[in-house]
Amino acid sequence: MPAPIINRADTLIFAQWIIPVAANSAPLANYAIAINDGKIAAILPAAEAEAITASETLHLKHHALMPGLINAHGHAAMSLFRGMADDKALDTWLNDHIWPAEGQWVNEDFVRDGSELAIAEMLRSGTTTFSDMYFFPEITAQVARKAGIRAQLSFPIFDFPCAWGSGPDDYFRKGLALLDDHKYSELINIAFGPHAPYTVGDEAMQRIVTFAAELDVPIQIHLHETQQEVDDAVAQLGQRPIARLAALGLLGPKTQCVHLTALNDEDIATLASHGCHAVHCPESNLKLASGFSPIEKMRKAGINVALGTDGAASNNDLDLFGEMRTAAMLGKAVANDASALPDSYALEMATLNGAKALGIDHLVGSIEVGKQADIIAIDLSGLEQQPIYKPTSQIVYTNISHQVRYSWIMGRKVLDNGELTTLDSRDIVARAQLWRKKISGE
Ligand SMILES: CSC[C@H]1O[C@@H](n2cnc3c(O)ncnc32)[C@H](O)[C@@H]1O
Ligand SMILES: [Zn+2]
Repeated sequence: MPAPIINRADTLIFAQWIIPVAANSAPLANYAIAINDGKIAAILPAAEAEAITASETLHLKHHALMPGLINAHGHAAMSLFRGMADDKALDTWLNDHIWPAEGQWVNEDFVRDGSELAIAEMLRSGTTTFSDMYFFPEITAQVARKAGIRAQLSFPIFDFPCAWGSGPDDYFRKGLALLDDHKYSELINIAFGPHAPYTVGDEAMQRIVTFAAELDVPIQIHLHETQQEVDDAVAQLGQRPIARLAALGLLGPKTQCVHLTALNDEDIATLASHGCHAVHCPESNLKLASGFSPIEKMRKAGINVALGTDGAASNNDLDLFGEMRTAAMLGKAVANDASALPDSYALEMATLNGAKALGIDHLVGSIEVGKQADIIAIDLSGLEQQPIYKPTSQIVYTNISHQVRYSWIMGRKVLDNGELTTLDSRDIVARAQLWRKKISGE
């Protein structure tokens, strides 16, 4: 169906390129996007767009417009632990450093300040939706609302007490209240966040399956993060974690499986047949030496693969452009095939596939008429991007996140010529420095 002809817009953006990332769409040169009521109202050649009257018009002569990035897995508030425990394997990192530090420092103020630091970093580097799994998700929700960013917040579930509560009963009670609080929210979705197969037993998993089906809510879980996790499960329970979750009924088209290294062909077939989504976190997997995820094999099996940074304590940045580049490089090496994970697929992983994983692809993830206006503008005039044969190659393979200049979420401008419009960077930095002093005992 042809797009309706419009003659006025809230925002009209002319750009050198538009990268729609929609199915069967190629980059468009010298086009414009019109935004009305937070939605994409028209995508049309620049010459035709001249006829539109708009409240605000931008002429971005050297820029590419593309869908805002979707960071499909992270722990925002952990930004306050950035660089606190480097160069450790997952097991030592979690058990000897991160969990003791979380036990000592994590409270509402920590989550407020850490989430704000992370959201500021994500907005500045082109992320318009993030998926989070952390303690005090109600506080992260407040900060996300203040920032104007889109979010999925997975409330934590462990078999044991944590900073947020006393055990599964408490987590379900608080999480279900959070779901109720956000049932009419346009930007915030709530999900179940069982931490991992090794921290959540069958009883709590079964309760999640029942609630998630009844309420039609997604589940996000760390899964097959290391070979050790799989070996320990086989030794203790006689089953690989993916097989156990399948038998419990936890795997389905609303299940987002994070990490997925140490996969055999049967694991991949199980994930594919249940319609699960994979969330690849290549930099965290590399830094913690967790293992290698067979992205090309999963893609060929028909599994939707999204991209995440994980927390800043294991990455150590929240730059999804850098993550795309790492994913592309690593994907080729793991597949032993330089044609694996091309720029077009890396872009999909960070946009449309992220939207599919979070169940919001009817709203965002691509630039299409009728979708919400979650759009970023990247300045491609830097010398590091010259010369430009193909803008998508420059976007994925060059160092580009500092070139993000504008960002709109539901049509609201949250980054204006590189400046955050909803958050105060200086105040955020000052609070992060205070936390560093406190945590270091100074
Ligand atoms: C359920 S709240 C989040 C919980 O997960 C911890 N965490 C952060 N990164 C990882 C990872 O890569 N694997 C497993 N657990 C991780 C975080 O510190 C919180 O305790
Ligand atoms: Zn994680």
